[in-house]
Amino acid sequence: MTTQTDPTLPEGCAFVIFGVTGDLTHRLVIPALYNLAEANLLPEKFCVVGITRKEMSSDDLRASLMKGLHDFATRPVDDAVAERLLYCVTAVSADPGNPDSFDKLRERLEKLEADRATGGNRLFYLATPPDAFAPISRELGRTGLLHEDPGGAWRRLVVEKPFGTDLASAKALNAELLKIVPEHELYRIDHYLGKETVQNILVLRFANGMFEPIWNRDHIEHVQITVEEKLGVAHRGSFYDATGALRDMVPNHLFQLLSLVAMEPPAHFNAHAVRSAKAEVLTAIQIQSETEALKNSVRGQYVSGRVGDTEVIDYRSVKDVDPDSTTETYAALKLTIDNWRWAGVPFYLRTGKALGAKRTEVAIKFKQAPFAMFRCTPVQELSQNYLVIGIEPVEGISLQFNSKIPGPTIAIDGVEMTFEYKDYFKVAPSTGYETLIHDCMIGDNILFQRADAIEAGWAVVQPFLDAWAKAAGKGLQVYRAGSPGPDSAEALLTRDGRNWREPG
Ligand SMILES: NC(=O)C1=CN([C@@H]2O[C@H](COP(=O)(O)OP(=O)(O)OC[C@H]3O[C@@H](n4cnc5c(N)ncnc54)[C@H](OP(=O)(O)O)[C@@H]3O)[C@@H](O)[C@H]2O)C=CC1
Ligand SMILES: O=C1O[C@H](COP(=O)(O)O)[C@@H](O)[C@H](O)[C@H]1O
Repeated sequence: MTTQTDPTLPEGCAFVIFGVTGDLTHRLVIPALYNLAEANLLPEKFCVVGITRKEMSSDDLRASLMKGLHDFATRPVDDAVAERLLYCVTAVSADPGNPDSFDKLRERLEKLEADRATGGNRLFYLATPPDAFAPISRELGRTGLLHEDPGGAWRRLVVEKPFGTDLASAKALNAELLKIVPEHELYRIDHYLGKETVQNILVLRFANGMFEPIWNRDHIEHVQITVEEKLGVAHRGSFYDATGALRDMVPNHLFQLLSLVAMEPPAHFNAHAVRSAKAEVLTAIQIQSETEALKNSVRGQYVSGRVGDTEVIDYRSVKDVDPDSTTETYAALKLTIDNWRWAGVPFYLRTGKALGAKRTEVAIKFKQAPFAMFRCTPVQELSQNYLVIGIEPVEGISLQFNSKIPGPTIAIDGVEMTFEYKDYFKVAPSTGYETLIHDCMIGDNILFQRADAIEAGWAVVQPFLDAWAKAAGKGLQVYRAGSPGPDSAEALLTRDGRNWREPG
């Protein structure tokens, strides 16, 4: 999200992709670069260096990326733009297990940089499985490829998710990477921050005067963060079974939403101020004991069912999933934030796979009117006041309040006022990676995660991971694919006299 008024054209650079033959590169990175090229937001002096451990010609790589672009582009592909982009691509073989190959990579890169006059600016994008992040970075450090340039060219490292699998591994990865590259040149991606609707939370809260006075414990009763998916685990059995819903979604995506909703207003719209405010609120989340974590959480695993028209098999029958797996495909948590703004306001989070609907939203529930003089409806029966920030599939904001039903007598009903992006803004569909990649190239890390925020997030999640690991299968609920999730997720709120918000 560029902090300037006009989009900034990045300086010339080499865009080096590790994992260029993989799914992410084909599905998201190249289509995003294409959309940037089409919008004239790529530098003129530019090259893409695609790293693979295989032997591959540049022509074969370009053909594969062109096919990926046609398969995954978000807009009709203009072949002239695509060819211009792919003309910049060179395949280079390098394997972190083979140091010689990185020495050769250095030579190849320096030659390409000279040919394309990129000025020595380098962006290394780690689009590989996470266990390769540290080995590749070490080689980049050893060969000096990532070193600060005495001539002033920049060197940046972009790291995909997941960033660690628990608090200890996230700390270890941070420590390892920060030996090689300074924090301000390290871009830890969370694709939720690429979503317009997520970026808009900052604008909603801080570009409007009317929300801040009521954005606190005096007026907000509780907050719900929901990320429901219809998709099951499909072909990702091996990754998912070792990961689970909590690790996969909560310390990253759901905590991005939570921190944007709950942070204090930063004094400046820059990376330092915004990321400090986000980290601060994450460190204010109460760290629960394992006993509290068990009491304040629900986990579930789906069994076969029907999601829309699709038959979904048992999670335990998915390829590469342990047939006795106790990995959760659904997680719900109750968290509290120990600061003056949020004391006593619970934050309920839920996320799951193979559910009946795709829905990502933040619902802010305001306190009831203290007294309603209307005899027709007791105050507890008035419709609840929610401000709902819709991330997907509804992209917009809605406000639910009570209104008089037209007629000679007083009768009240809940109504909804909705803003949807599609009604106001005509924008070409994007992958969600364009802003993130553009920001890496212009050196703006406002939309990237900082080490302290990542570690604060894992610290909150750790007692849940530990308690669930010790409980093994005990307490794991079963839910049918296509259902709203395990029944006990409802109980997490009803025991507090609350309910999950359901649309409509
Ligand atoms: N796919 C997606 O939609 C998304 C993926 N991500 C993240 O992006 C990253 C890449 O995901 P994805 O593309 O799906 O993964 P893939 O399994 O498709 O792997 C990407 C590529 O990485 C290379 N690779 C694999 N292991 C190593 C290794 N040990 N050292 C160096 N290179 C290696 C392989 O290329 P080769 O054999 O040619 O060297 C492979 O094609 C992951 O961290 C993932 O979590 C994030 C969001 C979405
Ligand atoms: O990172 C991930 O996110 C997706 C959900 O992303 P969304 O943008 O569709 O909400 C999830 O399916 C996947 O398991 C996870 O790794």
